[in-house]
Amino acid sequence: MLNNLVGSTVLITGGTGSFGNELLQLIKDSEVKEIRIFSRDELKQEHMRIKLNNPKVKFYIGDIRERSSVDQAMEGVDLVFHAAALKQVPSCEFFPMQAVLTNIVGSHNVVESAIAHKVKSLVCLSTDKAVFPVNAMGMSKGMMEKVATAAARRLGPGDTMISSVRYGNVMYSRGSVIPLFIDQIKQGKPLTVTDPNMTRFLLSLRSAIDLVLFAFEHAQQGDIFVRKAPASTVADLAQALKNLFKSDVPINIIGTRHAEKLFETLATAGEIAQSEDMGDYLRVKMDDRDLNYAKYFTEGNVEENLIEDYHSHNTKRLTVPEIEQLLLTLPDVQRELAAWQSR
Ligand SMILES: O=c1ccn([C@@H]2O[C@H](COP(=O)(O)OP(=O)(O)O[C@H]3O[C@H](CO)[C@H](O)[C@H](O)[C@H]3O)[C@@H](O)[C@H]2O)c(=O)[nH]1
Repeated sequence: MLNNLVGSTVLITGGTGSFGNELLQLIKDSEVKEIRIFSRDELKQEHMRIKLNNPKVKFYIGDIRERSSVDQAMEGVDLVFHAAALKQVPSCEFFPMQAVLTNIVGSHNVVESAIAHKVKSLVCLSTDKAVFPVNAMGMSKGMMEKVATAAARRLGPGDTMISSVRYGNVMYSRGSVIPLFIDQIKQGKPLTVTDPNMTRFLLSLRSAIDLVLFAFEHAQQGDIFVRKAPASTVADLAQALKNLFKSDVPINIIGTRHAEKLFETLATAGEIAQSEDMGDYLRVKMDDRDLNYAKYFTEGNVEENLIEDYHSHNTKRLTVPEIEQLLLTLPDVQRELAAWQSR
């Protein structure tokens, strides 16, 4: 996969986040020509610059909301991974217009700038929360996908290849439930489970990166790539962590939080009907019908009626031992466990 990067200049928007850092680790020693990290936070950039000490990696301060700062970083770029976003559900709930400005207007700036600068390929990072969204974060990411697809629809051969990727919860990501439960176990506190039956797709950060690289390699205009993944209930996840840490802390049911769903959907029946199964991945082809409304109303898709959405309640459900195995593959969990065992 990395062969496709030989001699290329790569731009990662939101490059100082966990996704950017992990992608950078993977590609920095490839034959890539230059990697540009674009973000708002000068302190995070400074830390990365010192830690990496790699002349191939260049840093750009800017905000995707401001087109001119994006344009400056886009000059001479071959490939863009668009990871900059507001992705915390609660903050987007309270400041929805901020989600509009970053996730929708900002993404539009990235898309238009990439096209104007004749970038070869742009991959936009989305989330399962963008499908049947109930919160402002998911709604704005869903709109980002629409903005990307609408641009793709008007492009032709030789233009920027625009695609999006969707994945579920990244295990051990900052502020998420796994590090929270581990902290609670370490402090001997009860585990705060919202709804024991709530399910989430689980995947590692590395699998998310593989998906993005897969999209870059296989994308046709306007595609949305979905990474298939197993899921677990929150109760089973809590139990698996208790088992690994040999803890007997109780479980408190605290109830569903603001704007969250019982399960998440990665692909709708309609999308599955126009998708290609690529093993671990699903390629949802662009809906290229034109603005001919008669067609929408007189020509439906009967196949769609027979298909189910792909969601975290009907994907492979991990058992508690399987969750333990998956958790043990994560370097962060290995580290936490080693520290806990040697205390
Ligand atoms: O104290 C808690 C916290 C969470 N959960 C449950 O654990 C699951 C995962 O929760 P996370 O907070 O780890 O993940 P979310 O699915 O809620 O969404 C997370 O991932 C999103 C990105 O997709 C956003 O970054 C969001 O802010 C972040 O919380 C959910 O069923 C949630 O209800 C608990 O049971 N107890």
